[in-house]
Amino acid sequence: MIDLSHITLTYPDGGEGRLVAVDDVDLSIAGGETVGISGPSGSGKSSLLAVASTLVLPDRGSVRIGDVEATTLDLRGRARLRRERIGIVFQQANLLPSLTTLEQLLVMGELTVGRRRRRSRIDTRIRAVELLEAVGLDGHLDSLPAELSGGQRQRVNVARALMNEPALLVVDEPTSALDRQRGAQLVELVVELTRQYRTATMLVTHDPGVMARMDTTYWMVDGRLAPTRDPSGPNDRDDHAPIERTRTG
Ligand SMILES: Nc1ncnc2c1ncn2[C@@H]1O[C@H](COP(=O)(O)OP(=O)(O)OP(=O)(O)O)[C@@H](O)[C@H]1O
Repeated sequence: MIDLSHITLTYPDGGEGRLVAVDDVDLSIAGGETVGISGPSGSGKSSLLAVASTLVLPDRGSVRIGDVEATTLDLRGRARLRRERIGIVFQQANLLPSLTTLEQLLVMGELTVGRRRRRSRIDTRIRAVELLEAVGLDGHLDSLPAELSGGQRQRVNVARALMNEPALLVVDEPTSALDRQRGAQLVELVVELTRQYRTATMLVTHDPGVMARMDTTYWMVDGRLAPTRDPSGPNDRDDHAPIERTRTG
């Protein structure tokens, strides 16, 4: 469970003033729920992700991850919270080139002091193998990143993000480097794993097809977040006559 309340984030605007990147945003995500956020470039989506993942402190507002209020923690406390409760998947997999698929996950396990204290090496290994099975990479445990396709690398990325049993999974444009089919497979995987591991999943995308797979969708404009039932845009078309779509060709 994650709860963002009245989040405002500003940056210096290069002059005397401040640019409001996130403007009084409220957002709650339950364990097992996927939330998609879309909107025009520069509307504040990445800034909101940065606040939710505690990489950036908001000017105002509250960020609750599980039962922890992140805005009261110092830099070290937030780093620890991220290690223990937050999984982050960026556009690029950023795997360590000299480590095998299995080792990418074991390293994460080693870093985690964890709510349950440090897991035994055996438990860490079991979880890593289990996750790699879940993402369909159990046949590639000993492969190096260079030996994997882009889609496979992104699946290692997702498995690695889940290594620490995160309460929150933050996913930024996961399909932008993948072709349509691999992108769709990756999103299905994120949806499945969200249910299986009961993470609160927050995903930013420009792709209406990806938005359509999310449980709840929001549209962001000028730092403000509005719920939408139409994954391709801000208009809630339920209030209007259904749009006839004609297929040609
Ligand atoms: N570090 C920063 N310093 C100053 N301004 C910033 C900084 N990061 C972002 N901004 C500005 O804040 C606003 C929101 O940016 P943000 O990157 O959050 O938007 P976005 O919706 O994620 O865009 P995109 O879809 O292109 O990734 C933009 O006007 C951007 O120029």
